[in-house]
Amino acid sequence: MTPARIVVVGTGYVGLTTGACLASLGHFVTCVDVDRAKVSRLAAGRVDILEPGLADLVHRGIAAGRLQFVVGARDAVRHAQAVFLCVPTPMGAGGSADLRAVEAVTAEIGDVLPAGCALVTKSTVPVGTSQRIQALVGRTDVPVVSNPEFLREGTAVADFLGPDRIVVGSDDLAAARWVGELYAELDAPVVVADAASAELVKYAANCYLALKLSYVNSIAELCERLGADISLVTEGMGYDRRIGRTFLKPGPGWGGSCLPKDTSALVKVAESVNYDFTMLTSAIDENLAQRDRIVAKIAGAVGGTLAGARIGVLGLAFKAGTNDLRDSPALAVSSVLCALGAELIAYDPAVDGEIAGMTVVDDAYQVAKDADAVVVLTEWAEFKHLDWAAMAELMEGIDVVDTRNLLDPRVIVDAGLSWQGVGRPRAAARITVS
Ligand SMILES: NC(=O)C1=CN([C@@H]2O[C@H](COP(=O)(O)OP(=O)(O)OC[C@H]3O[C@@H](n4cnc5c(N)ncnc54)[C@H](O)[C@@H]3O)[C@@H](O)[C@H]2O)C=CC1
Ligand SMILES: O=C(O)[C@H]1O[C@H](OP(=O)(O)OP(=O)(O)OC[C@H]2O[C@@H](n3ccc(=O)[nH]c3=O)[C@H](O)[C@@H]2O)[C@H](O)[C@@H](O)[C@@H]1O
Repeated sequence: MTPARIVVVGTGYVGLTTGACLASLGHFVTCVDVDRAKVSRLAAGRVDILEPGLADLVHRGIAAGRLQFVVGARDAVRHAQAVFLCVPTPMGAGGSADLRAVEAVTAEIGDVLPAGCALVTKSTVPVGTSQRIQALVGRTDVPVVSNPEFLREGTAVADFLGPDRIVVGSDDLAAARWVGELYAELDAPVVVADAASAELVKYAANCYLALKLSYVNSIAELCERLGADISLVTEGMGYDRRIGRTFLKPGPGWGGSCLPKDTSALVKVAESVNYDFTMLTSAIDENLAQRDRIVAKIAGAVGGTLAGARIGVLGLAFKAGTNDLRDSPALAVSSVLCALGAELIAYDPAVDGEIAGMTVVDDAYQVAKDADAVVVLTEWAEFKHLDWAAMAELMEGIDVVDTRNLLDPRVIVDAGLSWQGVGRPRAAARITVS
C-alpha cells in the first residue's frame, strides 16, 4: 500500500513499538508525548524500555526520515491520515478503565483532524468507547476505528511484526479495512469487525489468558495436595491442541500492567449490563489466593515466622525479559513479606534503584549472603545458571523457594540445599552423616 502519514499519541510500550514498527513498514510516523524529557531522549535515539530490536528500529526510522518525535498532538495531527491513540488506560477508582487520557487527547485534537483522518484506538478501551470518542469529536468526517494491540512486553517488536492476527473494528467498515491495510506488509489474518466486537476481542483475549493462568495455579495447588507434579500434568494437557502448550506455567500469580487492570475492567463492563461475571471474579480472587499461598510457603521455609527472617529475593520484574515493575507479582509477594517483618535483599538483572521495603543489590550472590531462604520470583534464565554451591556457602539457611519452577531441583540438592517449587514434589537437602 502507499505509505501513509501517521501520528501515534503516547510513546510507551505500545506507542513507541507501534510508531517504530509502522515506520519500518514504510509509513511516515510522528510520535507524540506529553513527557518532554522522554521526547528529547527518543528524538536523540535513546530508548529507555527493555525491548529487543526497538532501539534499532527507532534509529533506522529516524535515519530514514520516516520517524520523528514531538510534543503537542494538536499541531502534529494537522496533516495525518491516521492517528493512533496509545495512551494509558489504567485501573480507575472502582476498578473500571480510566479513560481520561484517551478523552483528553480526543478533546485536544478533535477539531483540527483533517477530514477523512481515521482516529484509531490502540489503547485498551471498554466496549462503547469508540462511540464515546465519536460523540466527543462531534464530526461525521472522522471515522473512529478500534485496533486493539496484543503485543507482550519483552517481545513487543517481534509480536507487532509477527502478530497472530490484526483486529480492526468500526461502525464505518471501509475505514476499518483501510486501517487493516496499513499492516499489508505483515503476514497475518485481519479480522474486520464492528466497533463493539473489536473492543471486546481485546478484553476477551486478555481475560481468557488470566483465567487460564488462575486455572493452572489451582491445578498446581491440587498437585501439591494430591502428590502429583504440575510439570507433568501440564505437559500432558499441552499436547492437546485445543488447550495448547503456552500459558500453562504456574507462578506467584499473574501480573503486569494489563492483565490485572483488564480483568477488573471487564468485570465492571459486565456489571454495567447486569451480568455478574463470577468466573472472572473467581480468577481474580484465585490470583490473590495464589500470592498468599506463596507467602505461606516462604514463611514455612523459614520455620513459620517471617518476622526477623532474612529473605533473598531473586527477581522483581513482573516476568522475565522486561524491566517493568507495574503490578509485578514479585513486588506484591515482597510487600507482604516485608509487612510481616521479613528483611528483604533483592536482585533483578533489569532493575536498579531504590524500592521501598527492601535493599536492592546488584548481583545474585549478595542476595544469598546470610539469607535464611532464597526465593525466585521472576523466571530470569540467569538464575538457573548461578553457582548454587557458592550460593549455599553464602546462605545461613538451606531453603530455596522457586515460585516459577525455574531451577533444576537436582542442582539445588547437589549444592546442599532444599528446593520447593509450585505444584511439584519438594526436593530435600541430603543430610550427610559424618
Ligand atoms: N504494555 C503492554 O504490553 C500493552 C498495553 N496495551 C494498552 O496500551 C495502552 C498504553 O499502554 P502502555 O504503552 O503500556 O503505556 P505506557 O505507560 O508505557 O505509555 C503511555 C505513554 O503515553 C503518554 N501520555 C499520557 N498521556 C498523554 C497525553 N495526553 N498525550 C500524549 N501522551 C500521553 C505517557 O507519557 C507515556 O509515555 C494501554 O491502554 C494498555 O492497556 C495493549 C497491549 C499491550
Ligand atoms: O494487553 C496487554 O498489555 C498484554 O498483556 C499480556 O502481555 P504482558 O502483560 O506483556 O505479559 P504476559 O506475558 O501475558 O504475562 C502476564 C503475567 O502472567 C504470568 N505468566 C505468564 C505465562 C505463564 O505460563 N505463567 C505465568 O505466570 C507472567 O509471569 C506475568 O506475570 C498479554 O499476553 C498480551 O497479549 C497483551 O497484549
